[in-house]
Amino acid sequence: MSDLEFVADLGVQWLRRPVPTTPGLAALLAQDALNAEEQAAVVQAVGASVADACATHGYHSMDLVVLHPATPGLEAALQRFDQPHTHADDEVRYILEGEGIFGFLDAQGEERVVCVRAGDYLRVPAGVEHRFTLTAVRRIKALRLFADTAGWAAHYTQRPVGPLAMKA
Ligand SMILES: CSCCC(=O)/C(O)=C/O
Ligand SMILES: [Fe+2]
Ligand code: NI
Repeated sequence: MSDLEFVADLGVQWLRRPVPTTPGLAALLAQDALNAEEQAAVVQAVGASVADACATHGYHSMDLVVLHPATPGLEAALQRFDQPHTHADDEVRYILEGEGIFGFLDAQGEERVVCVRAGDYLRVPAGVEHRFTLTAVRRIKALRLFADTAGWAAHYTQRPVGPLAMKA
């Protein structure tokens, strides 16, 4: 079974959505850090392009996750992300810049590891076990969509796993 089939069997939706070419957006996405005003401008520029998903799944909150080498607490954040966990709400990530690695695990603990990059849109249904880390590029910007912020807390499965990395 291919990684794509494995991930689809878990119910994970993985679509290609080209990042909008809104004037000024590329320059903002090329920055390492974004202040609150700049993050709001990115959400404003991209939000309309995911209106279909919001309408279908009832997502009515969105924000940006911005990770780069100088992000304060980056290593601590990655240590939280790279442990297998689930959420009570869908985890929806629209990758706008940079890249990352997701590991998706089935009920038997088999894991498939995939790389995501700008233009990838992923919807990880509530309850699907996963983990995340950055590639050697060490940066990602992703739009997060959610129905209910409380549903986004990570529930760790304590499943024993090795380091999360793309297979050589
Ligand atoms: C690609 S966004 C950073 C990772 C994240 O938000 C998460 O929940 C990973 O499981
Ligand atoms: Fe997660
Ligand atoms: Ni609601």
